[in-house]
Amino acid sequence: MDYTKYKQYPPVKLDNREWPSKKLDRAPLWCSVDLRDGNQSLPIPMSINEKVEFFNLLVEMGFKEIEVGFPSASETEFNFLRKLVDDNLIPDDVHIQILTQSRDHLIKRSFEALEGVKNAIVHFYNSTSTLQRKVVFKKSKDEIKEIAVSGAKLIKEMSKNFSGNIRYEYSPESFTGTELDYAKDICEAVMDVIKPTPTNKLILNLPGTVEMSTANVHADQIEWFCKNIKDRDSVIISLHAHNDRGTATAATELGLLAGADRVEGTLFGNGERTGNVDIINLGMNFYTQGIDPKLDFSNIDKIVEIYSRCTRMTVGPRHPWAGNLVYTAFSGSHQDAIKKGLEAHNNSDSHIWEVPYLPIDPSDLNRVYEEIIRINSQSGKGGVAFVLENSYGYKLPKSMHPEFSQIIQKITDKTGNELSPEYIFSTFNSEYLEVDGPYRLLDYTINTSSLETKISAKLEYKTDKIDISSFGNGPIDAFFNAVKKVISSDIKFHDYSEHSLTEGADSKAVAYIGMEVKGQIIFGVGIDSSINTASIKALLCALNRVE
Ligand SMILES: CC(=O)SCCNC(=O)CCNC(=O)[C@H](O)C(C)(C)COP(=O)(O)OP(=O)(O)OC[C@H]1O[C@@H](n2cnc3c(N)ncnc32)[C@H](O)[C@@H]1OP(=O)(O)O
Ligand SMILES: CC(C)C(=O)C(=O)O
Repeated sequence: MDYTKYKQYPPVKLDNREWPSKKLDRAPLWCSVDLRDGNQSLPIPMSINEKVEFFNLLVEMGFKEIEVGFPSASETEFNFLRKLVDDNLIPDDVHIQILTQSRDHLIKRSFEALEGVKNAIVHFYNSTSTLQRKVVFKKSKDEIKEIAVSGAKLIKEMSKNFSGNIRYEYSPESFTGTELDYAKDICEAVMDVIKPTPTNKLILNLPGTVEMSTANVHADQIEWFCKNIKDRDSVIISLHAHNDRGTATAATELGLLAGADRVEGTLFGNGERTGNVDIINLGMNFYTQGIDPKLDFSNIDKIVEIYSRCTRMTVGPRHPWAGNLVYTAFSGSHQDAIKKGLEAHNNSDSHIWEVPYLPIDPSDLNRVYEEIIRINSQSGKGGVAFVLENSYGYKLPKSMHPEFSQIIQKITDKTGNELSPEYIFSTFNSEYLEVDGPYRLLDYTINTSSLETKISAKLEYKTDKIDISSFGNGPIDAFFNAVKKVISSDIKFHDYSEHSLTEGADSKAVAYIGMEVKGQIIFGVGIDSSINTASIKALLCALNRVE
């Protein structure tokens, strides 16, 4: 790999840069470019119906500025905008943005497409980078500036006959490959034509058409531009990052710290090559800092579904905030910490979300808790217990966690597979609840006095019938003593817990009993509508498991 053929991106000379000590305190103005930059990069561009469905999704999510296409590029693009207008699909508070090159015939066609739009943003661009000036246009700086200026003049002229409200956006395309002072010069030349004011601002979009530097250099460029452009209060500085280096999110966040006001991007970062900046990623980053993102991501699975179907792209399972594995823990120590964190959160009065390994509450995105902990050979006892409790309501005592998780781990080690909650529960059932013999309870009676409890029970052992009885300080203690006396003197009582499994008149109790046999702890579980019977069944279950 010959790295010597690449040159390093130069730093920006910026004295007293301020962005490193700023903090983000509000969401930027958002503009979705899914239907244009996202669409133009798809192997199979969206059909008109798919674009309509996507447009409706963007509106539902709260976008107020939507770049709907490049209507002068093709009939499909043109007709899509016409459909939005003719079918009255554009809410009054949504601005429809279109893109055009700064070329006369394309500008004219764009205005035809915009006929009837109430609130329009006409976005025009030409490439200004040193490289494109040299190899694509073969024009001088002044000639390239003239492309922008003449486009601006035509747009200004044409808007005189436009019936709706109109705003303008200019992009010195390939800004990241353009000298800063030249980008400022060309933008100011456009401003001289458009004549923006603080109440009628021009959007100056500074695209990272190709991401070429580290995010801090990008931030320096934006801060320099914001500080040096004339009439700063008459322009909106917009960012449009691509993700060539995989740092579009960082570049945009630092660009906002550096003074930008607006962000163009796409859902899940669809777009040319490695994509545009991902607005879901950015918006959720705001949300998780306690800042209103001004976009609604709450139905994330629906957003993923519509996006994937319309674009034929996929959302990776590790995709920030949205992937289907991003709120899931397989590994034991993570599961243990999440389980404890959720318990602490549920028992706390604080509104603040603080759970280890879960930077947000997945239910905010309508993700269900059952998905958080999944079981494979990397999982630990806390995770297995979490699944049983969350999916089936069984609160295994902590002392029982190692026993059952070892049973599960043997299976995961052997199969190498993930185990579903259903499989874990059926293993729990067969290991404890369906244990039937060799000891079986046939009948029992309890007599309680103020001093002690007497229990008499009839058991079946294989084909034999056994009568046992004894005293204790309660029914469980009495039954245990009876078992010890008649069946096995080797056992010691270790652990007991119970809880109700269901609520209401037909509620059931579940009891867990651990007993020590020759230094080993063995658990049994019993269920019954009577807590005494559930406990006796649990003890017999443990005894049967010893056998
Ligand atoms: C970074 C971005 O994402 S920018 C958006 C890019 N999106 C798209 O291009 C999608 C839609 N584009 C298209 O359908 C077509 O490219 C069109 C309709 C815009 C133009 O079509 P055509 O003119 O037939 O083809 P093409 O794009 O190859 O034109 C290139 C010519 O336009 C010139 N050109 C390119 N951009 C501009 C501009 N902003 N202003 C003036 N001239 C330009 C080129 O120098 C070249 O000139 P040449 O023919 O003298 O060599
Ligand atoms: C037209 C511009 C904004 C663009 O898409 C880019 O530079 O990436």
